[in-house]
Amino acid sequence: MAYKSIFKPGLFKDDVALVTGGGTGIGRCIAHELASLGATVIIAGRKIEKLQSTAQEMRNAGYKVDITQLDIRNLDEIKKSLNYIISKHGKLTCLVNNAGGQFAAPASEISPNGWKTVIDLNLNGTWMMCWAAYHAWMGEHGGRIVNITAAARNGIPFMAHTAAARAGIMNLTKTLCVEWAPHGIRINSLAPGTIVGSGMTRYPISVQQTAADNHWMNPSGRYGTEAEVSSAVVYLLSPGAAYINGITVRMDGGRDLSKTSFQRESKIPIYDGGLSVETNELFMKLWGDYKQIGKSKL
Ligand SMILES: CCCCCCCCC/C=C/C(=O)SCCNC(=O)CCNC(=O)[C@H](O)C(C)(C)COP(=O)(O)OP(=O)(O)OC[C@H]1O[C@@H](n2cnc3c(N)ncnc32)[C@H](O)[C@@H]1OP(=O)(O)O
Ligand SMILES: NC(=O)C1=CN([C@@H]2O[C@H](COP(=O)(O)OP(=O)(O)OC[C@H]3O[C@@H](n4cnc5c(N)ncnc54)[C@H](OP(=O)(O)O)[C@@H]3O)[C@@H](O)[C@H]2O)C=CC1
Repeated sequence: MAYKSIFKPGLFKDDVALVTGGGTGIGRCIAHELASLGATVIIAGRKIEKLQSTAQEMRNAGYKVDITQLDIRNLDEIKKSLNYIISKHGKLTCLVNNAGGQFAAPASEISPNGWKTVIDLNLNGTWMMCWAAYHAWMGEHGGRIVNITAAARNGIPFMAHTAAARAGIMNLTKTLCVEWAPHGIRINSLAPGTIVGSGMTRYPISVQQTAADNHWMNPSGRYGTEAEVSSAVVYLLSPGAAYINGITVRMDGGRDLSKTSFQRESKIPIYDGGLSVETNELFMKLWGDYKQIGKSKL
């Protein structure tokens, strides 16, 4: 099934894009959208089965797709993947650093190794991907990078490690913008709030329940969709965003601004790109409610 992008067909026909964590969730959605707009998309992650299944789904839609297995915490694996992409596809014009994650725990209960694990994954992993992409292709030929972080401006209670790591990426984005603009590299970040999709289902049910129960604390009265994240990423990678450099786009429905916690209904229409979402009953209920409230025609 063709992705229902809001962007012009063929917009990325000359691009080769690498999406880390592209086998699932937000990354999968971005991969579908970029490929639907003509890009050759390479999806990367640790688990080959997830990559193969998403790649198959994309091939069925007639898209140009390839896979590469890597752990973004391992520089040798990153270099190997980038060498493969450039030798097979000739270039790397877009990089989406989407792979990441964390566990929920009070700060006092995060062990030193738990802290290091999350910093290694999110901050160091993103840094190594940028660094390696610069050396493999972009330093000489230019390119566009989007880092997916998380809405962490006011910290994230029970996720101190990831909030610190994501804040680090936001700052890194600024430095790399200044240092790498002369090389033709444009780099931005996008900080989602809670998004309904595969990522949320990875948490223990108590965490999911807390998140699901609190959706009304968002001024928009709902959580976001993977497609809503994807369309912003695609815009940032597009030629139309040529003068946007070094920023972090907050995409949380306004949650960051909310000082109140009163119940409200969502009146903001929903956009889902027509792509199925890997989620569970808990969040499907929200998704169903949103569609009804937003009167989505999709
Ligand atoms: C409530 C309000 C929010 C509600 C609000 C919710 C908003 C959420 C918004 C964000 C959503 C997303 O990002 S969704 C997408 C993300 N997907 C994920 O996060 C996937 C799930 N996470 C993971 O796979 C893991 O947590 C992650 C750390 C990233 C990677 O794991 P690894 O296998 O590499 O690491 P492990 O070897 O298992 O563990 C390394 C150390 O971390 C510790 N550790 C691991 N899990 C732990 C846990 N649950 N509690 C304590 N400590 C833990 C271990 O004990 C180890 O330390 P020692 O014992 O000391 O050695
Ligand atoms: N969903 C949400 O509400 C929010 C999500 N985010 C962030 O958005 C990004 C995508 O999350 P989402 O799609 O929701 O969740 P998913 O869990 O579906 O996606 C995470 C992806 O990252 C990959 N990944 C994890 N660790 C590594 C690693 N070490 N090396 C390579 N790939 C890795 C996973 O694949 P594999 O396991 O095969 O390696 C997986 O495909 C993450 O950075 C997440 O933290 C931010 C805010 C909110």
